[in-house]
Amino acid sequence: MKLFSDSVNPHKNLLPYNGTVNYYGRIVPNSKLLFYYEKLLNTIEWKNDEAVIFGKHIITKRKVAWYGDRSFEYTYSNTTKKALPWTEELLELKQLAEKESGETYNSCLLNLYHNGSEGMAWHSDGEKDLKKNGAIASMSFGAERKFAFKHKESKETVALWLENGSLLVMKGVTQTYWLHRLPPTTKVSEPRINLTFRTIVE
Ligand SMILES: O=C(O)CCC(=O)C(=O)O
Ligand SMILES: [Fe+2]
Repeated sequence: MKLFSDSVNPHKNLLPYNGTVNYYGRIVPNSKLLFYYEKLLNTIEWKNDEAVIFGKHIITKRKVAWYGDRSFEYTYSNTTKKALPWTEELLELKQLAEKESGETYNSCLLNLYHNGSEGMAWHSDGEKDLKKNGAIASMSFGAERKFAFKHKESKETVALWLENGSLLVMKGVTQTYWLHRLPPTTKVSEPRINLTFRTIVE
């Protein structure tokens, strides 16, 4: 008897060195996928993301939102955001991510990609407000999209598909040594919602 399929083994580290990434596959029950997708689309306070890059004020097509235990202030891409209080569904999903990953989180950054033309460029999530080497749990709803890692020195890459209702966890020194991105694609026309649960230091 096989306990795990070869493709989805949450105990397997997807990175060859310098960090740990585990893919748990689809952890949200099928019967609840549409419920969460629609609730998140309709109840989250989505806003176009603003950033200051090379002194230029940029507004992205992708929408974002930020929620947390308290009204934390969080700075990234040279802009400061204030966390909103958890919604009922976000709290349920946070608890699910905590149960599966065996870690705890106190905030969540949400991204809404309307279609494949929207993505996220190479970056790492090692901002100073985040707990150093803290786990980041990434949950996805809607369109399946490719996700990739690239080592900052060797340039080695690792890629996988993030399925509807799936969980990916990045931990340890991953953010120090690896970049990640959500590549744009012409093949996807449906929206995708991503939740990254994180720990902000107080
Ligand atoms: O949408 C994703 O899967 C990744 C989002 C991400 O990397 C981030 O919010 O920092
Ligand atoms: Fe990220």
